Amino acid sequence: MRLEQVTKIHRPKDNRGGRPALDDVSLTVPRGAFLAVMGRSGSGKSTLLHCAAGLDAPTRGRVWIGDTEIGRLRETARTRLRRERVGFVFQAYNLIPSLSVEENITLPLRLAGAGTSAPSETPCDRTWLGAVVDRVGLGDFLSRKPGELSGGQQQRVAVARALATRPDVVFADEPTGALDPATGDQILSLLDDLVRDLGQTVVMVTHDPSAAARAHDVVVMEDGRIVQVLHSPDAPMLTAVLGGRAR
Ligand SMILES: Nc1ncnc2c1ncn2[C@@H]1O[C@H](COP(=O)(O)OP(=O)(O)OP(=O)(O)O)[C@@H](O)[C@H]1O
Repeated sequence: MRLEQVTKIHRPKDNRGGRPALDDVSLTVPRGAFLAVMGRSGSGKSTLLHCAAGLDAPTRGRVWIGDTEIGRLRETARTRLRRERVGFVFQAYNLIPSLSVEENITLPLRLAGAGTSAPSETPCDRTWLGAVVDRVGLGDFLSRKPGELSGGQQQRVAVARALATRPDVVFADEPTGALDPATGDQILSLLDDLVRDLGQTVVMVTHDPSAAARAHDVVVMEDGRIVQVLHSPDAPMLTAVLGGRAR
């Protein structure tokens, strides 16, 4: 995943102060990387994630998922790219309560096939899906409904759903924000396993230094810019960096 000189101005007419939400940001996230994005509220983390995932169009600059430049795609192709090559995990799980765990996990595969003549579920998808379900430890829960699961289990379902299409990159927006520290830690270990064992690429927005410390690299944002990149930082180092920048 790559951003090249990306600027995002949400409301140009309101923006007389000339303060874009993203200001000329360039970032390359190699395949198999686990990157955390930190920064104060309003620093541009969500805007970066939305532009990188093709949910929002940059005002200027270019974005690639794998070898595909998102800005060159028409809307239908962009929607398809989002469904098939990008996975999302949100703080609030966003599962569909009336569907079983298995149906929630496989929903992206059914959506990916929707509107096309070629059925998208292949034997390979099934093998991958089996590996994902094993990895997230949901084998015994497949027929349950999300409301019958704990928060941590629901977030595991969300992680499995994000991986269903074997996406190029998984974007996680505060994935541990609604969980107690121990359960959050299990989700972070799961993300770490997926990166290490399955070669997934994960980009995670978080406010929590101990969550960010589980990533391999951390970018720190301020006023729409990346102001620092840290390699394998620990939580105290991140707390000190963010505390220093807040002063
Ligand atoms: N849809 C929008 N319309 C107008 N302004 C927006 C929109 N989304 C974000 N902004 C503005 O862009 C700036 C960056 O916001 P963004 O949500 O990316 O920050 P953030 O770092 O993710 O914040 P938080 O940690 O609070 O979620 C802020 O000044 C915000 O008010």
